[in-house]
Amino acid sequence: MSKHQLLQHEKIVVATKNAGKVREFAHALQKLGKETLSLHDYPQIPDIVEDGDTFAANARIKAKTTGDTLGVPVLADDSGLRVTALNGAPGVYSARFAGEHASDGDNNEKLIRELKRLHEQGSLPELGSLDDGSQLLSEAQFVCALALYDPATGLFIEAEGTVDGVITDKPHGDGGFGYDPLFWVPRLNRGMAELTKEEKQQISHRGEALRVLLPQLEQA
Ligand SMILES: O=c1nc[nH]c2c1ncn2[C@H]1C[C@H](O)[C@@H](COP(=O)(O)OP(=O)(O)OP(=O)(O)O)O1
Ligand SMILES: [Mg+2]
Repeated sequence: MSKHQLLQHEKIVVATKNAGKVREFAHALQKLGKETLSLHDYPQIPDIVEDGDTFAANARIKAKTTGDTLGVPVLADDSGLRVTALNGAPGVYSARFAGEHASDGDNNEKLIRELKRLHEQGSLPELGSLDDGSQLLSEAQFVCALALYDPATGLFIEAEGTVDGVITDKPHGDGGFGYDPLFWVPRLNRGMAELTKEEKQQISHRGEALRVLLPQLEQA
């Protein structure tokens, strides 16, 4: 058995335009001595339509579109938030929750608004509050699907990771990206956006997916 083609490259292409994801991949892959490139380095690649029904399907779409265009192995991440009180929404629509070109701030505002509305209607269980008085609005889970695609063989290697938390009505911390400021991690009694890159990697959905994926490349 030999190593996967990806590991023959000094620079690893991650098919994302999300700067927060790029920082996290760069942090993780640097430990393997690899430099991380992203779609910011390849502006010629057209916008990728993420029309899969699952995180895994979308990760495969991003990896294949980019890998077939560049002719090198490509890693892709599709991820998002499943909120229990919203029956798993926004899920694969997490990036577009507040609209097609929504910012993280827009999405976070909408999430708090929707959950507060359901609480005011009395249709959700009371989950209590934190020491600083902020309310716990709903249990939630981050999910990350990774797909690695090699255009030379047409083969995919895939992995998934999750992390459980609770959505709060006020932000905690200014690290991370996306929904991190609203994602409380009960296990650590801290907010996801209060963690360092290294701490987030140790517990996050993306960190877990990478820990499942990377060993598979040693004997692919
Ligand atoms: O660790 C995370 N911490 C906080 N929020 C997160 C995380 N991971 C995903 N998320 C949120 C951000 C975005 O609202 C959606 C991902 O959407 P997703 O389509 O996979 O990424 P994206 O559109 O930002 O970039 P791209 O598709 O180019 O990779 O879930
Ligand atoms: Mg996207």
